[in-house]
Amino acid sequence: MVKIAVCGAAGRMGGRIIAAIRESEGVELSGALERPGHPMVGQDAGYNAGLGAIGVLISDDLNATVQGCDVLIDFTAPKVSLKNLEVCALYKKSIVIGSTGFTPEERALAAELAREIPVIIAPNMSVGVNVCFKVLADVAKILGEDFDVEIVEAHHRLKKDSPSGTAVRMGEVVANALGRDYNQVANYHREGICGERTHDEIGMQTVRGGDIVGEHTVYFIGMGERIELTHRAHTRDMFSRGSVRAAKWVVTAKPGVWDMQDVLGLR
Ligand SMILES: NC(=O)C1=CN([C@@H]2O[C@H](COP(=O)(O)OP(=O)(O)OC[C@H]3O[C@@H](n4cnc5c(N)ncnc54)[C@H](O)[C@@H]3O)[C@@H](O)[C@H]2O)C=CC1
Ligand SMILES: O=C(O)C1=N[C@H](C(=O)O)C[C@H](O)C1
Repeated sequence: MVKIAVCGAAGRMGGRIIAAIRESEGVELSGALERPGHPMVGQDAGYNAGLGAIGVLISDDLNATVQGCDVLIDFTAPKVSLKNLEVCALYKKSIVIGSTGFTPEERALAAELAREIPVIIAPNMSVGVNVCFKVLADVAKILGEDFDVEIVEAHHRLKKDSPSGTAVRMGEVVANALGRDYNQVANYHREGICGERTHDEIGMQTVRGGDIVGEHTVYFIGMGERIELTHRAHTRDMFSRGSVRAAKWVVTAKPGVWDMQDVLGLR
């Protein structure tokens, strides 16, 4: 039985992950974490999951919660996730990180902290998006230099980071397939007389509003035709099911940073 603790337990994802753990075989919820001072600290973790009382109280004691689990699932924010990773490394526990918005420097620090424990960091835990990552590389390679690439993502009004981690990963996959450096060719901002589009750039556009769960479209735009690859999330439950699948996988993985392509065997 894999003991899973959830960090961000009062959040939109935290509640769904707790529900997914309760529905899954071979795993149990060993703990639930929230930030110190959060009003749900001390409350039963089942309430945010729509389960009623399940006998696991939300705690703000990171060290004790990590020591009591085999793997921590963390859907919070980059700086919080890095602290959680540090504590998991201290106690030799695995961690699954779903948080997005990491800077390149933070991603490098995560890799450093992951030297001695198995870590999964994935901007999107759904099977569908990870299949998109896989096919995007092939589509970009086949279409080559004659198609301009633009990415548009849409999320709910409460999302704090932009563009989404999924959109950034899509841009990285396409840029790599075309032999480009994403950090050099990503164009996040077009305003005023901004000049003609350069050949190599990848436009990154963001829509925020309402309760959109998560939508991503990659446009391959040629002269006379275009291809659009779109993924639409209907609920958060495929993210939460993916995170539990990742937690069961990572506890027997070798140390280092892995992602959902490894969990799903898509490499
Ligand atoms: N990888 C994936 O498949 C997905 C990733 N995400 C990402 O997950 C993150 C969280 O998303 P949501 O759940 O929608 O956000 P949210 O804001 O609803 O939940 C985040 C939770 O973390 C808690 N938190 C903040 N600091 C903390 C600390 N020091 N210790 C413990 N808990 C702390 C907050 O109080 C909040 O309850 C975002 O970065 C989002 O982009 C969201 C959905 C899917
Ligand atoms: O904040 C969200 O909600 C989501 N964030 C992730 C991202 O930034 O890619 C994954 C998903 O799109 C939902």
